[in-house]
Amino acid sequence: MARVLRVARSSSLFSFGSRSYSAEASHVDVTKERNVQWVFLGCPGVGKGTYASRLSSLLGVPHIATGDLVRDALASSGPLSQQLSEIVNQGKLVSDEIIVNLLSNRLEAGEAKGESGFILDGFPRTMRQAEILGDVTNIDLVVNLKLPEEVLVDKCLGRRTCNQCGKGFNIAHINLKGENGKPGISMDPLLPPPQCMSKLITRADDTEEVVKARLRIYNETSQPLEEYYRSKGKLMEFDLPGGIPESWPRLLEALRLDDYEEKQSAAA
Ligand SMILES: Nc1ncnc2c1ncn2[C@@H]1O[C@H](COP(=O)(O)OP(=O)(O)O)[C@@H](O)[C@H]1O
Repeated sequence: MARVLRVARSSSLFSFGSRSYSAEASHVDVTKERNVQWVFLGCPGVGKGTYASRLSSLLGVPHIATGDLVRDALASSGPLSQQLSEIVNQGKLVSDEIIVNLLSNRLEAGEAKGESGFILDGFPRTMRQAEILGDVTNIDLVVNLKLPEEVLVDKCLGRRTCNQCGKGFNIAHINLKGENGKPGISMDPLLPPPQCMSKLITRADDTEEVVKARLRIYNETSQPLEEYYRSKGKLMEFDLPGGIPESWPRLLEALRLDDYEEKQSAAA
């Protein structure tokens, strides 16, 4: 990207430097100039980060999770952290201007390292953010991951992170019975190795009350994005059939990447 997303505070104009390219919206048909520019949508706890990071490794494209950018800002105990902490711990959304600035700084750092393309996880979350992004660059594909809401709460409550290596795990054992013709969903826990066991932490916003607030806010503010991208022919809905072992191969198939992964692993 030639330049980066930059918030001009006074007029809230955004200039996003990128030579925009046309690229197939439905699969990885990357033009020679850049890698894919994808967005992952989905409720809190659905697994955006899990699958976005796997695709990031497979495609050699940076996985940019705005939730992580927010947590980094929180941890830096800079001027923003107090303000952010109150917002995040109530499950509310950070302001568009703050999140756009955090994203802009991340893109600038990536550009300096020669990064090309991105998989955005957690951005956009509002129509304003989607309009900003759409005004300045091409989004090739929007993957909308879906799970039944009752599974999401249990997944968020079971989410753990190793305080030392930063890896994510989940101690919940999900077993949702099928009903009304809908298949059941079962997910085994994603347990940590022994060396992480004693270092597991839970996110402050992964309490039942805050998770429900985040889900409500997602449905109110982020769900309209599904229609916004559907109307542009960019949306790919994906109902997760279960945990990673069942879902990952099916997601690759839906993205027409199943043979790509075979070729990559054969070449490795
Ligand atoms: N694009 C965004 N716009 C506004 N706030 C955001 C955005 N992305 C992340 N946040 C803030 O960071 C918090 C954590 O985000 P994330 O890790 O993506 O959580 P979730 O599991 O809810 O998707 C959100 O609850 C919100 O407060």
